[in-house]
Amino acid sequence: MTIKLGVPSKGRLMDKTFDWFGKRGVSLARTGSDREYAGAVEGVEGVELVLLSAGEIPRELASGRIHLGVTGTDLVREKLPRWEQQLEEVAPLGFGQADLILAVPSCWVDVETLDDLDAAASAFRANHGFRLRVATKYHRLVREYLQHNGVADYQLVDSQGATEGVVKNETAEAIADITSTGETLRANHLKILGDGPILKSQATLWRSRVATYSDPDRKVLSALLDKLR
Ligand SMILES: Nc1ncnc2c1ncn2[C@@H]1O[C@H](COP(=O)(O)OP(=O)(O)OP(=O)(O)O)[C@@H](O)[C@H]1O
Ligand SMILES: O=P(O)(O)OC[C@H]1O[C@H](OP(=O)(O)OP(=O)(O)O)[C@H](O)[C@@H]1O
Repeated sequence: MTIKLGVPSKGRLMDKTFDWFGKRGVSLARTGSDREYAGAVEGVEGVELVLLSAGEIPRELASGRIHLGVTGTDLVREKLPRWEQQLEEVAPLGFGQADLILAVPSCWVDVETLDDLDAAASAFRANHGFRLRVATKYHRLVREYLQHNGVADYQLVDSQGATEGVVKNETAEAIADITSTGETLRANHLKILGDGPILKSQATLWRSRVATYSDPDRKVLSALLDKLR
């Protein structure tokens, strides 16, 4: 038996995860060709590297197909409504910091807060005959946040990438997405509503509470976590 460790298969999250483990004496590497999703672990026995999409890691942990996984807090909270029952947070990794925010066109001078958005949404519906559209891939988190803050006159529009572009493309009036430097928002003439972020996220190491652990697995896990902590 082995402990399965799920790590993002590409991009900045993969590179920084490899660095973070490497600094703690556990070397993770992609093997095979550039396009092959195969990996190797050195520095600890009995651990298998599974390369996955960052967005799939929460569900793989929740189903117990992997024992450990690295992904953002945002993706865990979005995909797993009862995440605390299914996952244990082992360690925040200190990278991949980003805020989930709501943004509107910079030219909406009267809209700076959620209250303003609520008023603008009512006016929008009266003027246009349909609800103001908020584009996002974080459906659950945004719906909960807006409900909690009493904003009801809106509709969510799904956007799985390049979300800041939807306002220019006239498929939505507002967006909810992750930002770190704010450059993408500025470049697309959007401004963040001033009530603080919906959620602050960072890359985190998680352990599945529902995966099966044999006695040898428990030994491997404890040796690995000793190195990492
Ligand atoms: N600009 C950013 N700065 C820091 N972290 C970010 C940034 N954009 C996204 N992230 C974080 O990286 C993680 C992965 O993001 P995302 O879901 O966009 O993955 P992806 O690279 O599109 O991968 P995949 O589509 O394979 O799931 C998320 O936890 C997210 O918060
Ligand atoms: O605040 P910034 O530093 O400009 O970063 C924000 C951007 O980073 C992420 O996109 P990513 O590059 O992952 O691409 P995506 O739009 O395809 O998700 C996010 O969705 C924003 O678009």
